[in-house]
Amino acid sequence: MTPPLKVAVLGSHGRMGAEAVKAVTAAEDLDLVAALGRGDSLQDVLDAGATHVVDLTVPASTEANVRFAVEHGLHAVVGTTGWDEDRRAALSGLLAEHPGTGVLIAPNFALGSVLASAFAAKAARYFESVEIIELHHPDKVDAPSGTAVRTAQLVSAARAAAGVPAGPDATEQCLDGARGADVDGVRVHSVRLRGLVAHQEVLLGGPGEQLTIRHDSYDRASFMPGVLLGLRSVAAHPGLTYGLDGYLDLNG
Ligand SMILES: NC(=O)C1=CN([C@@H]2O[C@H](COP(=O)(O)OP(=O)(O)OC[C@H]3O[C@@H](n4cnc5c(N)ncnc54)[C@H](OP(=O)(O)O)[C@@H]3O)[C@@H](O)[C@H]2O)C=CC1
Ligand SMILES: O=C(O)C1=N[C@H](C(=O)O)C[C@H](O)C1
Repeated sequence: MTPPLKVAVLGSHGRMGAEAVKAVTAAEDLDLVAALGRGDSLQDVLDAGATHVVDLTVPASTEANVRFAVEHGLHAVVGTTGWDEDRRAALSGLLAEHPGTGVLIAPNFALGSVLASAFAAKAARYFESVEIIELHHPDKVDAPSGTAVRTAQLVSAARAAAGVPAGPDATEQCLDGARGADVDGVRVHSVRLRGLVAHQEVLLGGPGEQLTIRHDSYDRASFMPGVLLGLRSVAAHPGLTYGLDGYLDLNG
């Protein structure tokens, strides 16, 4: 029998980290060897003999955590937001120096969310207008969500590849923020509301019709199958994978 993967969870006292600790502990093929919160030393990860790290911390600390993992040859599964293009490029450079090491940065681990973003990208070329509304709990520190940014990037790339022009918008004057954030030419609107967990709607409009692609995470348990899939797959995918769709066959 293959020995269990030795997993360290970073951010283990947080909303996602605590759920990941439960999921890793319950998985027979995974062994939770370390669970770190803010202030704990990353050396604990090495001392515990971890081979895999899950980062569910905050945008300010995730880059240093992942760089530490890669520099020590540990595979990393990252759910934390804040991985813009510059950070991803720098990480790819570091990974080139550690060719056997894999990192997955997953803006969203929920399989339904990954599918919803892929469906939106597929539909985007057929509609004049596309806008995104993401809705989250009010304790979230970043906006727009990483998922919305990723979805906008996929939608924008699909429209550009099909030669679809920017959606019509006659707005000449508005209050700051009224039209949301512009992410690669796609408008993204962020709602923060007590009672919500993580939700997103992609609105696609054409003459006389609208298609809405909506995904809801009602519970953080929704993210755990993706975290476990990431842990089980990351070593077989050296280098940087951006998006859990990199490990799925969405064309099948
Ligand atoms: N990819 C996905 O599917 C999902 C991604 N996320 C993302 O995951 C991240 C975490 O979300 P969430 O759990 O809700 O946030 P929380 O604020 O609940 O958890 C973050 C935790 O990380 C801790 N922390 C901060 N710095 C460090 C550090 N250097 N080392 C170890 N722990 C640290 C914090 O401690 P302290 O409280 O003391 O600051 C806190 O306990 C966010 O970026 C969020 O957007 C969330 C859900 C799903
Ligand atoms: O902070 C959250 O809660 C979430 N963060 C991720 C994001 O920013 O997209 C994933 C999910 O939306 C929940």
